[in-house]
This record gives sequence, C-alpha cells and structure tokens, in this order.
Amino acid sequence: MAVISLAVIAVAITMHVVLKKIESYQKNKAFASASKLPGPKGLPLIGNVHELPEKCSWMKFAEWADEHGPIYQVNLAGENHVWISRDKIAHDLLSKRSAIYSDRPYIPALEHDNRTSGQYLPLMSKNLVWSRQRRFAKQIMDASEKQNFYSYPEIESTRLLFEMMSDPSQYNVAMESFVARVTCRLAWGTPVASDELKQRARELLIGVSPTGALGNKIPAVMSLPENMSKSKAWELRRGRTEKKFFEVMQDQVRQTMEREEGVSTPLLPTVQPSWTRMYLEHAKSWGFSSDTEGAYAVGMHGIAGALTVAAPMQSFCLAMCHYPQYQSILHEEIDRVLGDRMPTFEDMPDMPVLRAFIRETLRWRPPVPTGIPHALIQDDVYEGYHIPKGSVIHPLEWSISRDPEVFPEPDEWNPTRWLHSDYPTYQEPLTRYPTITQYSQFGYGRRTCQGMGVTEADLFVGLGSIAWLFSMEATDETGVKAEESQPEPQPQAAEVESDATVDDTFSEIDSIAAPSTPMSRRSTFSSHETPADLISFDNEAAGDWSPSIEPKRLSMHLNDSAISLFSADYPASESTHSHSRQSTLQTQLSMHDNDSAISVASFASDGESSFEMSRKQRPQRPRLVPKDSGISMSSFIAQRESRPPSSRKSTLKPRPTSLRINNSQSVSSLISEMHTASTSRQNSVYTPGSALSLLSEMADEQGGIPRRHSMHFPEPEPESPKDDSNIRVAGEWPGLSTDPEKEYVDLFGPLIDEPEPALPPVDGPTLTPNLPGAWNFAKVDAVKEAPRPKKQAPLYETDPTMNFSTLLIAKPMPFKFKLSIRNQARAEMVAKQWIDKRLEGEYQDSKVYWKNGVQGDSEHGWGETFS
Ligand code: HEM
Repeated sequence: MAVISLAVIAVAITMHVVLKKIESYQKNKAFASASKLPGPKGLPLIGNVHELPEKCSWMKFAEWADEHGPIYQVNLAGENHVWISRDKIAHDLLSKRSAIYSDRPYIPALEHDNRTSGQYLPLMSKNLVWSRQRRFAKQIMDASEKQNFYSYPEIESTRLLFEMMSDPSQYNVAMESFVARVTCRLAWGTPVASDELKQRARELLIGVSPTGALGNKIPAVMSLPENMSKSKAWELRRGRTEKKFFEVMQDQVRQTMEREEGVSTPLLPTVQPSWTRMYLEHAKSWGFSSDTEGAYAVGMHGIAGALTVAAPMQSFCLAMCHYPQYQSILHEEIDRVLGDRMPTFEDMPDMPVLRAFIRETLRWRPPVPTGIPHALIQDDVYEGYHIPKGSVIHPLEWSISRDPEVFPEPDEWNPTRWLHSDYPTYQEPLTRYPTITQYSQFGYGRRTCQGMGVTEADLFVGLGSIAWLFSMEATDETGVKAEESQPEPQPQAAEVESDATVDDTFSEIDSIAAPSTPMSRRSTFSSHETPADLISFDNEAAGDWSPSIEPKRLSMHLNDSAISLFSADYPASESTHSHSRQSTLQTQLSMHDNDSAISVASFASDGESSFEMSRKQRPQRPRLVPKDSGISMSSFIAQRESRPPSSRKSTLKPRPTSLRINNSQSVSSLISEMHTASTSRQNSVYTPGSALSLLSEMADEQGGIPRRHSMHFPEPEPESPKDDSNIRVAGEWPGLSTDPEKEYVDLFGPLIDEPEPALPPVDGPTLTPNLPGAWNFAKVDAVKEAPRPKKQAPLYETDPTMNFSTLLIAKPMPFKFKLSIRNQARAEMVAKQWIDKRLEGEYQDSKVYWKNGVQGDSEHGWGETFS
C-alpha cells in the first residue's frame, strides 16, 4: 500500500515537473517568435538617456510614441523602459495582467531598497508589507471619506482665500499650504506640521525623481562613504529627519489620546480625528511590524497628498488665464448653487461644471505626466510583441490623456467636453459625472492611487472656493501669446442672487461648446470687475504705514511668518468721500518675530474708502475693559504718556515675543480700547502702525510671551523592547520574516488580491467613455508609416503654459496674473471668518521641528531642494 502511495506521489511530481517544462518551453517559443517592441535606436550602454531634455521629459516620450506607436521600448542607461500611450493597452497589461505587472522598479538614490524596506507604500514591490499597508490605507481612506474628510478641506479653504487675498503674489504658496494643511490634519489631526510636511514631500520627491537626486543618474555615488558623497549624506540626513518627524507626530497623537482618555476639557485639546488616531486605536490589528511602520504608513499618505494636489490647483490658474471664455459658466453655477456660502464636499452632485473644470485641468496638465512606473516580474507577450522580464512599464499619462479619438483637440483646455453630449467623453448622470475617480491619471490595476477621494475633496472645495471669491485674468506679464491676450469685454458677473437656472448654464455651454466649431480663445470673456476689483499689492512698500494712501490693500511683506493678529471693525457713519456710505474697515496687524518683518494689511469694504479717518469721523465707542486679556490698554497708555519720550521708542527688534490672545472677546475689547485710547491723544491719527508700536511695547513691558512654537526633539531614547519586538529581520526596515507570506496569511487572511475595477457595462459608465473600439494594431503600422510633421521647436520652449517643474510631479512654475475679487461682501465674510477662527486657535502657525530652526543640525533638518 505504501509502495502504491509513493508511486502515485512520484508520478504526480513527475507530471508536475513535465507540465512546467512544457509550459516554459511553450512560453520560450512564444517569446522567441514574438517581435521586439519598436523604439528609438540608442547608443551602446547608455541607450537614449542623452536625448532626454531636463525639462518636460514626458514630451520626448510622447514624441517617441508618435514615431514608434502606442507601445514602444527604449533603453535608458541599460534598463529597458516600455512606454504605453493608450488607455486600452495600459488596461490590458497593468490591470488585466496585474499579477505580473504590479511591482515597482528599484530607485537607487534612496538609502533603503524601496521595494522591500516598508517605508513608502507607493514604491514597494507587491509583497506582504505592501499588502498590509494597502489594506490599512484602504480602511483609513474609506473611513475618513465617509465622514467627508472631517470637513478639513472646508475649514482650510477660508484660510486659503484669506492668504490669497492678503498676498496674491504668493498664490502658489497658499495653495500648497492649503493642501498640506488638510493632509496634515488628516494624518495627525493638526495643521501645525504642514511646513515640515511640505519639505518632507519636496525632499522625497527629489529622492525618487529620475531627474532629481544625483544617485538616480549616477547610482555609484550612493556606494561611496557619506563623507565622500554629498548626495549620500543628503539622503541619509533626509531619511533620519523623515523618520524622526513621522515618529514624533505619531507620539504627539498618542500622548494627547493618553492624556485625554476620551474626555475633552477646555484646557486640553480634543484629539481630532486622524489616520494616526485610527492607527493607534487599533494598533495591534493592522499586523504591522512596529509602530514605526504605522508612523510611515500614515506619513507616506501625508507626503503623497502634500504636493500632488497643489499642482492641478496651480494648473487651474493657468487654464483660467489662457482660456478665459469659460469662466462665466463656472461663476454662474457657483453663484446659483452656493450664493453667499462657500462650497462643501456635499455640493458635488449639484456642481457638474466645477467638476468638469477640475477633470479637464487634470487631463490638460496631468500632475504626474509620465505616470508612476510598474515593473514586470516575468517575460510576457502582448499582441505578438515580447515584453522582457524586468522591464519598467510606464503608463504615459501625457499621451493617454491626449488620445485624439477620445479627446478631440486634445491640447485645448475645454471643460465642455465633459458637459456637452456631442463629445465622446460626455457621460450621464451629471450628478456623478464628470468625476476624477477611476481615471487613468491615478494609475492602473492593483496599484491605483489610494488618494482619489481626498484629491477630489481638496480640489472641489479648494478650487470651488477660489472661483467663488475670485476671477482670474491674464495680464501682459502672464505670457499669453499676442493673439490670445485681447479678450472681448463681457457683461458684468452674475449677481449672487442670480435667478439663472441650470438650463441657462447649459444653453450657455451649448452656445460655446459645439466640438465641430472650435472656439477662438477670444470669443467670450468675463472680466467680473467689481468696484474693489483688484487686490493690488506693493511689495516694494517699506517704512511706516501711511494713513493717507488710498489703498484697497496695502502690505509690507518682508517675510511671511506672521505670528499674531488683531482685528478691528469700524462702522463709519461718514466718509471723506462724497458718497458717504456705511463702511467697514478691517485691519489686520501682524507682528513678526524678527525685525525684517512687518506686515500690515487692510481691507476697505467699499473699495473706495480711504483709510484716513479723522478724529471727527471716528465713531465714539464705549471703552471696554478687557476681562481676560490681562492687559489694560488705557493704563498702559497712561503710563506710557507719563514716561519721557526717549523711553517710548517702539521696539520692533528681533525677539521671540509677542502678545498672546486668549479669546476673541478680549481681543475686540483690546482693539476697541486701543482705538479709543489712541484717538484721545493729541494729533493722533489712528494707524495700524501706531497700534503695532503700542502693542509691541506692551509685549516688551510684560516680558513678552513666546509665541512662535519651536519644538526641539528630545535626544533619541533607546527604543523600547516593545517597539523592537516585532521587527522580524535585521538590516531591512521594517523587514520581512523568514516565511512572511505564510505568517501573514495565518494571522490576517490572504494577501490583498484586489478585484480589478469592474469592467463597465456596455451602456453604463466607462473609464474612457465612448472609447471608439479597441486599439487596432494595424494602426501602429499606420502611425509608423504616416508622414512625419516637420520638426518644430518643442512646445515647452514656445508655449507659456508649459513652464513646469522638472520633478516627477509636474507643477507649473509661478506666473503673474490678475486676481480679482468678484464680490466684496464675500471677501469681508472670509476675512471675518478667518479672524474669528484664528482667534479661536483654529488656524495655528506651522511649527519648527529642529534645533537652530529649519536648517537643523548635522543629524536632522531641512536639506537643499529644488523644484
Ligand atoms: C492629483 C493628485 C494625485 C495624483 C495625480 C496621484 C497619482 C498617483 C499615481 C499615478 C499613482 C500610481 C498608480 C499606479 O502605479 O498605477 C498613485 C499611487 C498612490 N497614491 Fe496618489 N495621486 C494623487 C493624490 C494622492 C493623495 C492625496 C494620496 C493620499 C493622501 C495618494 C496616495 C497614493 C498612494 C498611497 C499610492 C500607492 C498605491 C500603491 O502603490 O499601492 N495620492 N497616485
């Protein structure tokens, strides 16, 4: 009996081996008979690396796609890279064959092997660590999306608008801060780490970009000792700083949770909802090797979210300036649906036009134009072409989103392609479509982006808010080509109380959107000029604030680290102007903690009022004694007046002091007192400047209260045995166990084998709606044989909308344009909300996390970056 069993087993094994051999023989035969993918001829060893431009490299890959077909290969420094420029092919390979196409290529400039180290989910190979982190990511994303991302985008959108009003020239910084603050809140429940997060994102982006760190161009520099290789030293410090930052952030959430134990008191901050809190509440159940892995799993999502989403926000500004004819339909929708309130995530179904603007912006200027590469783990044959094992596979988003059969006139920014039924991309119901989810820019198969929901929320609320308050317009300095720059004047902006209907919007779309009649960019234009049409600013202004200037906005910005803020509301019964009207002057004073920084910004509600307010015009206000501020303005002024003038000198000297404001009640009292007190002095005209001096002196008088948070990391403590106990293999961090897969499956069930995104029903939503049939490979030949257009200068040299950063995430370089406030009441509402929230402590400044400021020391701190 035993002999028979042995014989059966032996036969089974033999059969298995034979079948495997036959399979591999057939495969080899298939590979042998398969054609080589087409592609450009290159030099020995380096291949075609030398042909890649530093700027807009994706356009070179797109150019090769035009020459060699929708899938081609190119040798880049000895590595085989396959570029795919059609959605259908990317789907066939990266989604349908995801079992073999879901790895990631090795990135030489990083300290640890990105494929196995467990640090960066988007860069890991398809292994156990990736699987458990992806599972975690899905849960935190789903849970936060169900709660509309805790309204963090809405909270931060007020600050975004306020910052854009305060300093339009820094619009890009405001947008990046908005995205970083929302992501920071999501990751750790607080916005205070947003500057650090931005820097972490910038540095990692350099580390992973082929055009970034030197180690990615010359990997040998990473093998040299630290003291002989600047690049290696940079990377090691980056890695240490990142780890420390993630751990500290996690620790802060943990400590707050422990302190609070579920009880929120006025003295202790509530533990805000965050991904870290979710992690810590169920720390054991995620199956991570240590809390450090948890810190990275959250931190990586912070980084992934911090810079990506800001790029399309900036591209949106480009589109508004270069295609002004469409702005009116967006403003119409916004005014009709929202009126006097800012958008929320819940408005999405009602605002297809805003969604179309966002969707079209992502298509027109994809933030990751080269796509994120996958790696192929075994030889494959596709449509008769051999794709060698180890190839790096790029879904070239720049070309995929320019397929002329799906996107007629692909280089034109045209949001109506999503709103007008004549276009192949039109899809109903408009309460859901257009949407940015399930779209090629977010990748394919098992590696699709985890952050589509957050991106949608950020862009919808962020850009919706911007369009609610502002209109944008090219100026001479925007770089618009001559023939584009003369917009025809249009009727005034729709009033907020507009009784236009959805049908009106769509008839407007109909009138401008027929695809057969491509529009002239000049055919319509909406300027939306209001009396206070422009927040003009003057960076050159220096010295004392002059009350007689007639500004709508005046600022002296020498740096942007405002640390305290006061507000004042003055209902003026009369005005120096002939048309007297009720006006509100809101004044913001910002004191900075070094002497080169004074920022004074003011807003006049009617846009025409002068800031000059004579004594007689100033309202007599009752003097209020601030209760909680601990500061009595009147007694301070009395004391001050009694001192010799020499000792009264205002001291705006470098010092880490300022006033702390405990609640808004005491602030308005303080401001009111300050106003009354300063007006009671002879020859005094109230100016923010004099108030600033007074406040500065008061701060000195009280010894000052350190305001700018500076946090130093304690010396690293030896890691507790508890932390280390789960790390399974030394060397790789966090590491795999000896039989990781089995161990993991035993503990947590099978590895994620995510179902492919369901294939669309025939008449239902499709990934690329109305895609005309499958890709016909005969077309490859046709493409190859078609006469080549004459070589022209590359678009990025001639087109002003192509001035992009060179890293993996392409964002437009800052440019000049005119930002106009569409509605003054809205601007005032924003300013007021910002002040209220700031005083409530909602809008905290960013913290500095390192000794000696951001530059840190040899261990930690900000490294050198470029964009
Ligand atoms: C405009 C915004 C964004 C774009 C264009 C974008 C694009 C991408 C792309 C192309 C991939 C690779 C997909 C593939 O390999 O097939 C990816 C992966 C990923 N994204 Fe995003 N992303 C964006 C925002 C975000 C945000 C806000 C988050 C998180 C908060 C995020 C988290 C991730 C993660 C975790 C992965 C890795 C998935 C994996 O490898 O398994 N992304 N993203």
